[in-house]
Parts: sequence; C-alpha cells; structure tokens
Amino acid sequence: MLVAADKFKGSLTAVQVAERVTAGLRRVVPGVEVTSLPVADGGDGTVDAAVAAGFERREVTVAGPLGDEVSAAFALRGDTAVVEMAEASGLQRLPDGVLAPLSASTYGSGELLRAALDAGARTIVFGVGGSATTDGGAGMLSALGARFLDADGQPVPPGGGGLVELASADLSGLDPRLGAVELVLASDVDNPLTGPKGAPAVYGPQKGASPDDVQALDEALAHFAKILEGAPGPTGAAGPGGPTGAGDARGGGDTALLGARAAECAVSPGAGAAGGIGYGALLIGARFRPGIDVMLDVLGFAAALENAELVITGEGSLDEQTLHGKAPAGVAAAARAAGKEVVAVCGRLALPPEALGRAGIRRAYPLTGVEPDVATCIADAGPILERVAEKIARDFLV
Ligand SMILES: Nc1ncnc2c1ncn2[C@@H]1O[C@H](COP(=O)(O)OP(=O)(O)OP(=O)(O)O)[C@@H](O)[C@H]1O
Ligand SMILES: O=C(O)[C@H](O)CO
Repeated sequence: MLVAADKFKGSLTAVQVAERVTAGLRRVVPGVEVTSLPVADGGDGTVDAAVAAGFERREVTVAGPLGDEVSAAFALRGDTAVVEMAEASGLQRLPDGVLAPLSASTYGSGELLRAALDAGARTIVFGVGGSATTDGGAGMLSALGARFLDADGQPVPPGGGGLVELASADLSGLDPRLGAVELVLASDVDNPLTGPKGAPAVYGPQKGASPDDVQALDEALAHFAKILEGAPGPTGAAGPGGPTGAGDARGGGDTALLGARAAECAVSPGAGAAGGIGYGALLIGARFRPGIDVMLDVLGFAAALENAELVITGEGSLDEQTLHGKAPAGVAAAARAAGKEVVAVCGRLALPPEALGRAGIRRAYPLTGVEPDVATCIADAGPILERVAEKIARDFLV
C-alpha cells in the first residue's frame, strides 16, 4: 500500500494526510504495510515533500513579497536542491495576508536560488505556484544580478505594476553559476506569460487583482518581455538553453541580445506560472516540466510503487483543476502506467465518477462522505480522514 497524497490546503499537510490515512488503515488491518510518500506539484508544500523524502531542510532569511524579511527553506540532497518559490514569494508570506497584486515581488525567490547555488547545487528543481506575485520574475532576476531601470536610470519599483516604467534591462550581470546548473521549472500550470490565458488574466484575481489591475499587469508584462528582447543577455560560455533546454550560445556574451529567444520564452508553456516567474526562469535556461512529474522523480515514486498493489492519492478538493496536471492526476497516471489500482481521498469531491475514471482513479473518498458538514470536515479533518481510511481498508483490504 502506497499513500502518495498532496496536502488538503487549509486543513492538513501532506505529511499529516499520510499519517492519518495510515492510522485508519491500520485500525482495520493492524499489520498492513504502508509506505508514505507525501507529494506536491511545485507549489506550496514542495520543500516539505522533499524533506519527508529525505532531503535536508536549509533555512535562509530572504525578502518576502513586500520586501520584509521572512525565513524560507529550500531542500538539499547531494548536489540537488529543491527550491520552492512560494516559500519566499507565496500568498502565505504576505504580511497579515493582505493581497498586493501590483507590488508583490519575487526578489526573495531569487535570493533562495542564490542560496541553493551557494550550497553547491548543480541541479535545481525550481517549484513554482501558489504565488502572491505577478512580476514576470523581474524580482527574482534582480536578486540574481539583472538590472531593470526606468528612463532616469533608476531601478523600477518592485512588483509587476512597476514594470510599466521599465526603459532598459540588462541581464549581463546575472550570476555566472547559473550557466553551469541544470535548472528545472517544476510548474503547477502551463499558461503563457500574457493574453487571455496569461498569468494576470487567469491567476491575477486570486492575488487580489481587480479587472483594471489585470489589464495593467498584462500590459506591464508584455512591455517587460518586449524590453527584454532587446536586452543584453547573460555572459558566460554556457548560455541558457531557452524553453527547450537545449543549451546553446545564444544567450552568451554581454553584447548578445536576448532577441527571439525572449519572445519564444514568453509564449512557452509555463511562462505564466506563478505570476510569470516561469518566464524569468525560462529566460535563464530553465527546462519546463509539469511539477508533479518532476516531483515524482525527485521523491522516488517509481521505487516506492514497486511493492504496492493499491495507491492512495488525494488533495483538499478533487475538482476540474485536478484533471489539469494536479498532484493526484499525476500520481494516478504514473501508478496506472505501472498497472496499480488507485483510489483518492479528499476534503470535497466535485468530479463525477467518469471523470475520475478517465484520470485513472477508481474511486474517491471525500471527508464529506462520512461527515456532511464541511466546516466540521475542515476543523476536524484528521480524525475524519482516519474514518475514511478505515472505509478504504474495508473495501480493499479485508
Ligand atoms: N478537510 C477538508 N474538508 C473539506 N474540504 C476541504 C478540506 N480541506 C480542504 N478542503 C477544500 O479544498 C480546498 C483546497 O484545495 P486543495 O487542497 O486541492 O488545494 P488547491 O487550492 O487546489 O491548491 P494546490 O494547487 O496547492 O493543491 C479548500 O479551499 C477547501 O474547499
Ligand atoms: O502562483 C500562481 O500564479 C498559480 O499557482 C499558477 O502558477
């Protein structure tokens, strides 16, 4: 039996989900062998999942979304680092939870990447999602040595809103170590940077952006990308590979302009992830992969799967979004490909059985199936999840 579920956002961490499910299963079948592999899709909880799988947690003080100091962690094992942008620039890092769609910056995420480089990382899994920001990764790039100036030669204000003032950009001062690392953009979504499916339009509102803000941010990010097309690229022999990850020399040399590659990055899948930090990451050579697929590799899912007959996955809300590359869909696809049976636990279930079936999930067990009151399900999630797991044990193990 393998428990590979994401967190129930707002009620249980992924580690707690695994603990509660295990406790419920063992109440019905005391000796049952259960392997726990908490999972995440690149968004918040990604460092926790890596740590649960044996990575070392490294704490660093970096800038939060509004520039105040926050304590953030990345995970390290050997020369592989897992950096989660939400640790520095996530919604949960906003002081008092007050949304700041125009001014929130990813500067602290760049500081986290720098800390991973300082720690000797040669491969960096950059998990993105759950962000408070819509700055196209400008803050992150600044922390790594890029310069973004207004018409008076002054740094533009932090956040996506400030990018309308951008007159010139220069990436030639980027940390040269970036040229020598493998950077993987582990993204929860595959949106482009701008336009109707872009970061401001689709994810701006959840960060507090009004319709006017969305429009302003969309224009600001388009302007940002346009300026970058004419900007000096990173120096160093191993120039970034662009969205395909195929390393080449186009970005090398401080006189080389980013040009067509910057334009290509803006429309590449994942550019619009986490307020466009995906774009910034692609620009410095990151290779895009769906976050859950990257994390299953990092966490050693294939090995954990070998001895399991049944896989229990899940997340807080099994809904339409789940089908678009969220953790349970990724777990189910990988488990089904290996011929394993998959069921899911969740707080609330908003998918019909056919949709679950298409995702490879045989049956879903919502907490609301044993406790109809949603508020109680959230407040008392742990014990209720144990009862749900008892049900799974009775259905599949006895
Ligand atoms: N114990 C619970 N009982 C009932 N519903 C819950 C419970 N815990 C979470 N939820 C529901 O699930 C939602 C959170 O969904 P979920 O955990 O899938 O995260 P998400 O918002 O999809 O983000 P992510 O991409 O990080 O997974 C909550 O807003 C709530 O509606
Ligand atoms: O952070 C965000 O904007 C969403 O999670 C999509 O990446």
